[in-house]
Amino acid sequence: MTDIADKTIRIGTRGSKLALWQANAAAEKLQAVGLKTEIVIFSTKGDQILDKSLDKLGSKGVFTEELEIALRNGEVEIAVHSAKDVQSTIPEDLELIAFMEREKVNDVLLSLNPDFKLEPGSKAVIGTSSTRRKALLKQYYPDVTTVESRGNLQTRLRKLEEQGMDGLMLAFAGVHRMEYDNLIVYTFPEDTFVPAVGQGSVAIECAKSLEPELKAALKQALNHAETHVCLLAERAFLRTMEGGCSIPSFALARLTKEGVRISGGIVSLDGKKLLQETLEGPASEAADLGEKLANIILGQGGDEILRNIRAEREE
Ligand SMILES: NCc1[nH]cc(CCC(=O)O)c1CC(=O)O
Repeated sequence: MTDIADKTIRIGTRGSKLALWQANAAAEKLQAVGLKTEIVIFSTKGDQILDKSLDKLGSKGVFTEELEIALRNGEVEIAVHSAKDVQSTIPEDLELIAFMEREKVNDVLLSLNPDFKLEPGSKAVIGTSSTRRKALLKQYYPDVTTVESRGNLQTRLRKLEEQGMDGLMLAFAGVHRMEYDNLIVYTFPEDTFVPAVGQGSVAIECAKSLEPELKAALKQALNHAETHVCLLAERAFLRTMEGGCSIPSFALARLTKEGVRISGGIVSLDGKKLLQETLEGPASEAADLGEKLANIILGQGGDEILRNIRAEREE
């Protein structure tokens, strides 16, 4: 390598513990191939406004906008995001160059009571800020009450006791990275509680104008090919559904012997209507498969569920 090795890769990230963990994971991968790194912290709208639920903040890049501005201004070479937090369509002048190897994708239940069990018919009070988790809980555990819970994991855990909740429903990935595995009392199955698009993976974004040799070196060091194929399928699904993080849609792709399989759908906010389908196809057509799945779901009444959600939000 010529001058690339001498360059310091500035990594833009949010300042939360989870974000920093992810930025450090990227930095380590880059250092392993001999690149120098520097972590630069930015605060996003999603970090600053904690008293509103995410669906009221609007779905457009609440966790990414400030980082994207830094990419444009050349303040950082790459931005590191939870793949789940990245809008389905990113601005024209930016691109996602890598998806890092995915962590276990499931949602989990955390409780301060190690013996807590989520039984059928449970009247438990569970904290979550995700419309998907709330709606899926209503579908599979209609007697559970959900309570809004936002902020970083440390804050949420403090509020768990204060607000009389039995548990918190979160992504395993974040819980594991913050080393709270010991509080996990239940792992939700991925075929019923299908995760949000991108859950468990870390996305790397850069300006399209970044030097091609550097871009190639970054991609080589950071991208995980299998995860990338799966995320192409899931993100095409999300784009076609036109759902941001505030819409209770979900999709999970996995590589199979034949190619790629994606399972996904949408659930109404009250949990009563659940649409879910699974498709399989060649890995080279991952994005088409995701799009096809979304169109099937929209055609089965997913479009109506989306319209109802939007109408409810207008009120
Ligand atoms: N929207 C918040 C968010 N973004 C990424 C993660 C965890 C890591 C991941 O899902 O990849 C979380 C917390 C959660 O959903 O529990």
